[in-house]
Amino acid sequence: MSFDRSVKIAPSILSADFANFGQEIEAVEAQGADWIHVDVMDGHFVPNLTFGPPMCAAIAKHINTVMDVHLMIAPVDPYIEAFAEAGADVLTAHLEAGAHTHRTLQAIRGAGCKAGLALNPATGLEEVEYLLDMVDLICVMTVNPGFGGQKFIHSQVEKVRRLREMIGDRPIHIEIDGGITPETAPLMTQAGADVLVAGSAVFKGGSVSDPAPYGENIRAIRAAVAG
Ligand SMILES: O=C(CO)[C@@H](O)[C@H](O)COP(=O)(O)O
Ligand SMILES: [Fe+2]
Repeated sequence: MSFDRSVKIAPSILSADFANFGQEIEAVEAQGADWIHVDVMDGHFVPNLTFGPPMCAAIAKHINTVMDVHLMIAPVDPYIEAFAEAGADVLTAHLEAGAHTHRTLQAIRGAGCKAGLALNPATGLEEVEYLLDMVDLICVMTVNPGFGGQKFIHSQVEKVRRLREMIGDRPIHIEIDGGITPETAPLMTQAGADVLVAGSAVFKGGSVSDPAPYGENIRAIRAAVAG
């Protein structure tokens, strides 16, 4: 996985048909997705449950782009190896999930994945400063994690702008996650984000038997940020 700062759209399969992940992923990739975003929730760190490493391993067989795994779990460290073996390309842990984030990021890289660090909307950037040499991606949550289809939190635009300044020339992706639509996406790419996670805005109106709306939705986001 080589680094580039062009805008990438990463549909979140949280908004896909859970009984049809394989076909959903193939459909959304055929319709222009750059990465596939996989939300793992434990019912403890966040008030919702999704799935674990076996489901990720099954999903990985259908991903031909980048498997971007967002871990909303605490603790994280005991599961890193299993998610790496399941095929994650990017493995993102939350700063808020434990006291030893530096160790967690080391372990993710040690397992052969790109290391991602996610920040809840209420979390500031101070603690990121000493982790910049340990991360390949920083995910700024633009909703409180746990559910798809929530409203974008505008205060995070300024956070992304400051983060972009802090990162400078380092090869670190800025990902944004939650409430991304053709209206909110340009605010974030202008502030410096390059990976746009979008669940409901990509999957709305389509299905595996009628995937054309996925393409229209992806193109609408791309067109909105192109200017
Ligand atoms: O991590 C999360 C939610 O916790 C996200 O990845 C959501 O799945 C994004 O969904 P939309 O807000 O785009 O519907
Ligand atoms: Fe996510």
